[in-house]
Amino acid sequence: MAAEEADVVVIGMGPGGENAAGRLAEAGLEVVAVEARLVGGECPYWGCVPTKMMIRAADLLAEGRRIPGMSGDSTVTADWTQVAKRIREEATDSWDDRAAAERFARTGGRLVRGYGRITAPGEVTVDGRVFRARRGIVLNPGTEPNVPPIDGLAGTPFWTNREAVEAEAAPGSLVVLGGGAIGTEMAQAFARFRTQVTVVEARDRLLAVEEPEACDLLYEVFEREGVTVHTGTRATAVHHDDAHGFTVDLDGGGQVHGEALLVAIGRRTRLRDLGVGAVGLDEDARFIETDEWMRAADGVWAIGDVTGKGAFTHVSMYQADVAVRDILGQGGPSADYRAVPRVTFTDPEVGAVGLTEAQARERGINVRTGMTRIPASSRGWIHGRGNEGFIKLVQDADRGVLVGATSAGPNGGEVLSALAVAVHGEVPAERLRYMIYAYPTFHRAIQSAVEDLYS
Ligand SMILES: Cc1cc2nc3c(=O)[nH]c(=O)nc-3n(C[C@H](O)[C@H](O)[C@H](O)COP(=O)(O)OP(=O)(O)OC[C@H]3O[C@@H](n4cnc5c(N)ncnc54)[C@H](O)[C@@H]3O)c2cc1C
Ligand SMILES: NC(=O)c1ccc[n+]([C@@H]2O[C@H](COP(=O)([O-])OP(=O)(O)OC[C@H]3O[C@@H](n4cnc5c(N)ncnc54)[C@H](O)[C@@H]3O)[C@@H](O)[C@H]2O)c1
Repeated sequence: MAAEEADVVVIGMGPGGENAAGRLAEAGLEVVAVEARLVGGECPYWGCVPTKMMIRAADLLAEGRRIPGMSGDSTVTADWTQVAKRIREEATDSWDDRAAAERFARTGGRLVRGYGRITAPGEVTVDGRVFRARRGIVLNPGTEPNVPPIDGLAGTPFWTNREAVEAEAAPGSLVVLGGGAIGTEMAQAFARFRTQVTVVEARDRLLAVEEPEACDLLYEVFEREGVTVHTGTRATAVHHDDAHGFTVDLDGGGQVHGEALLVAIGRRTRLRDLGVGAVGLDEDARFIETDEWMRAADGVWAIGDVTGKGAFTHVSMYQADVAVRDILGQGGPSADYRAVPRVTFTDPEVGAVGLTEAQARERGINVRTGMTRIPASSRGWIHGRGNEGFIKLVQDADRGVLVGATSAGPNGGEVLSALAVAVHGEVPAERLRYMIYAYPTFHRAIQSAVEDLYS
């Protein structure tokens, strides 16, 4: 079969790939986009969007339960079927990507369904069809749930994020393996729907990549809400039968039980299947290394989770923009990861940007920290129930600028925006100290944290 020609072949239509493919096509390039599952990737169908619908629903329940002592009485009845319906009908169109595929077709690009593999420099093969890319290949293959080789796990009806998002009912009980972003968000959401949740986390903290204060805060909230947390332990074996559900053996002894089991211990890439060896890249690596223009090899760009720069939709979109500008020769700034924001949408939300205190110290920065508690702020005190949180600043004391910050609390992810600007723009902390913060906002607590830097 003769090879089909295009200017650019995009493999993987996650948020970054979809954005890049559409923009390149709109710029007049001939674009072939290859997608094995759904156009849009993990985020709209099994990631950000449906999980935030779960969290919004769960947070409403929690707010309802906070009414007593604040504004009257409340009886809250949880009903997961409404969450499932909203996810099915509003978020995912029953996991149908027709609207996204049509949106892409309107840009003039050509969608090819199937699994793409690089078979030679500038060549991609999809189910026997060969595509020649005149200008280059953009890789946006994303990641898949990492399922560990735990004794007894394979073949059981365990959940990854995908089955959890597709759940039509909240289980009576749930064991969550992994206390990272997915584990904490889902644990709390299901617990608020009256699921008995047990989290098993291998490291000694929840959300271990973030500030320890955030972990302590979540731990306290989880305990209060009835979520059982086991840290510093792993599953050694899984037993399942239809009558009793899952029993998980933990190393060091002990067992935990759940009607359902969610595996959320991180993600994996499949570089060998993608055939990156054909362009000289390491097929056994975990991520694809790129330069600051997202170039991975001659005529190959890589964007999104596969680059290992933060598995977030906003990073994927940001990198897509850098790659598109490079491919079109438009110039502008190259990729800069000093101020990567991330928000874990637990309640309290944990927002963070740039370096944690520990990361800054590891880099030999002369660190000064500032801290304030949200309940001690005017707005936090007014807010009352559900006001837990803090703002922590990490300053490079020699340069007088923030290199990192954490904002945990009600709307912690929104409060983070000011701190992201400060880190990204290297705003001198002295200027943050003497600016005006609206009263009584949550973000006004930033001023107290800045004051604490100098106390
Ligand atoms: C439960 C969950 C919640 C999340 N919540 C958030 C959040 O709140 N905020 C946030 O910023 N991020 C969140 N994320 C992360 C976010 O979903 C990803 O960072 C985001 O989807 C970007 O990934 P990506 O662009 O690398 O590609 P992906 O979204 O992973 O898409 C890659 C696409 O490529 C396709 N593909 C792979 N290989 C091939 C191939 N060889 N040929 C053809 N097609 C291929 C796949 O089918 C897939 O559709 C969440 C993730 C999960 C799992
Ligand atoms: N709000 C958000 O932006 C959001 C939400 C969900 C997911 N995500 C993205 O998706 C990615 C994947 O999420 P995730 O939660 O799967 O990964 P993660 O890396 O955030 O957390 C995985 C956790 O599992 C633990 N772990 C590893 N092996 C284990 C084992 N055998 N037993 C018990 N615990 C084990 C790790 O120590 C870690 O804390 C995240 O890195 C994040 O970038 C983002």
